[in-house]
Amino acid sequence: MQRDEVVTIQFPNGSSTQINTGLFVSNKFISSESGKSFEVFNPTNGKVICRVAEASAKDVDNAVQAARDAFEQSWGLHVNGFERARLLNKLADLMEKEGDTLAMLEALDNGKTLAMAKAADVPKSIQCLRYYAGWADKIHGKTIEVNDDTNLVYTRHEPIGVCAQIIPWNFPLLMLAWKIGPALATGNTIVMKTAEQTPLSALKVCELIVQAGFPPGVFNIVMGFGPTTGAALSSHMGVDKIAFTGSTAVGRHILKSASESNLKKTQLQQITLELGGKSPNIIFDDADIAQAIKWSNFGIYFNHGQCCAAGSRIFVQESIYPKFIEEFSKISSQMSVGDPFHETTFQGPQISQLQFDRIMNHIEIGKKDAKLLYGGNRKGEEGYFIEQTVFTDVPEDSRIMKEEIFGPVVVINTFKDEDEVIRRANSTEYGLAAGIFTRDLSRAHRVARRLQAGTVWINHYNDYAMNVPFGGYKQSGIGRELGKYALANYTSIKSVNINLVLCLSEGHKWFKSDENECFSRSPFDTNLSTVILHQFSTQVI
Ligand SMILES: NC(=O)C1=CN([C@@H]2O[C@H](COP(=O)(O)OP(=O)(O)OC[C@H]3O[C@@H](n4cnc5c(N)ncnc54)[C@H](O)[C@@H]3O)[C@@H](O)[C@H]2O)C=CC1
Ligand code: BAL
Repeated sequence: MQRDEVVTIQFPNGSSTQINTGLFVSNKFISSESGKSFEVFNPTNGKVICRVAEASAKDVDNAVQAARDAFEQSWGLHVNGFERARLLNKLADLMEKEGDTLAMLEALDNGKTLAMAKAADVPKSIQCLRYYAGWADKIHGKTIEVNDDTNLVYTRHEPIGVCAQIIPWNFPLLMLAWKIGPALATGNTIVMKTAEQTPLSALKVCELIVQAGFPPGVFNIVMGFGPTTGAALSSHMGVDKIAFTGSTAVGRHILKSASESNLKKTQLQQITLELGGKSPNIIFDDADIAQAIKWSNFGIYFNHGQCCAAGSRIFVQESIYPKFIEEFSKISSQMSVGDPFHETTFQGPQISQLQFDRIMNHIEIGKKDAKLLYGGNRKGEEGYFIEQTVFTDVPEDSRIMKEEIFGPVVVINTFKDEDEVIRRANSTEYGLAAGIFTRDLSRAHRVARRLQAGTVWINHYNDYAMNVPFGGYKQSGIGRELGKYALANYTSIKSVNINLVLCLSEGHKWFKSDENECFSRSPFDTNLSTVILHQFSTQVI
């Protein structure tokens, strides 16, 4: 049933926009089969923004079928790379046109600052789509030399099929772009589940998908909660590939249910997971301290600490420690926490009451285990605001040292030498990212090589580029997103092996050689190989 439940979203700055709140299947907004919907909250004040349709397992079936039909009939092997590139570029252009609205939806729904959404989330999302549009007409295989006289072998990089993409709430638009860019460029179709906290910007993108001219069913969205909608999608027999970003606990669950459903295989890139982190950030005593403090602040507090790669464990070499923590706290106190629509705000609210409670619980643990240097409190009376919080003298076995907090909470400890800090930095179940601050380039490379992390930033932090792969070692994930590497996650390799042993009959008629000749391969005239190849596509041999 078509759902024309269009709501007007009013922004605090006086602007407004309309969005359709239905599930998005086959280029149409529809109601859920049960008619159920759920509330979406504004984290700045905890009030309801609107309701959106909630997908049941049956709705997920419907969306997967739409994606399957599109894959087999109008996308997949039916649309060439030039056309896929054109459509992705068109979508990027439309997102640029709607950039201000998308940024306001992110700020309202997620609580990130409007300034940051405009400066990072929206332009990086657009850049990501353009980057993958550039790849769409360059997806091709190789020829492999086996025996030029008798065999021609080539590979094809084919789309995998229907991809389930489950995204989190910390970068709603950007995670959508990271996922759909490589999937669509390589010819896959998508059923995406947005995070229950932040569905709004994706709904706006659905409108643009239609305007861009993507065939129905290529991109579909089901909204809902993890244990119901998410579980139905990740265990669906009609899904060929899963890409997930979120917690390590849910990632582990998805890995299990995906392999138990239709044997999706990690080695064939059919499951990619981008999970949690507890990333070390190491400041050596020869670093440019002012720069190290600036970037380390951004390393932990960017996006209110709600970054999987957040530099949440800072290690500072002993001789510069007093100066570092003094300056670090001073800067923390100057970064304003408040209304995300206010232009000077650096940090808005945390995403939800649940996340707020989880973070405050960690802060209480920290107050018992370590020394609270700065912050540690709720900010304001309403919404989910938390002060930037710094702990020092933190025992290695404290929960705030080991667990991902996903909030504006950092631990800062000292270290003596390189070997010691590398050992402590690697002493975690995670391996997503790491930072190194030093002026000694030899040391920078040496330490980068020994750190167990998928990304190492040297003399900066949280600096992303769409052509640079991102993903985790250890329990931080499987596979890589972004860059050329992500294309491999969305393609299956097919080897096409042609027996060129053919014989020329009198009158230039082609026929299959008899078995003996085939095996002996003696009658083959090598000069004819290109002619044979040319004819191969139209001859039955
Ligand atoms: N790697 C990252 O970027 C992120 C990491 N996290 C981590 O996860 C913690 C908890 O945040 P949550 O929002 O509760 O994360 P989560 O892992 O529960 O949610 C992420 C996505 O997975 C879906 N999901 C949840 N359970 C599912 C299931 N059984 N099957 C399929 N999909 C499911 C959710 O609906 C959402 O779309 C955070 O404190 C943080 O440590 C959260 C968000 C993003
Ligand atoms: N999950 C993508 C980037 C980040 O959270 O740091």
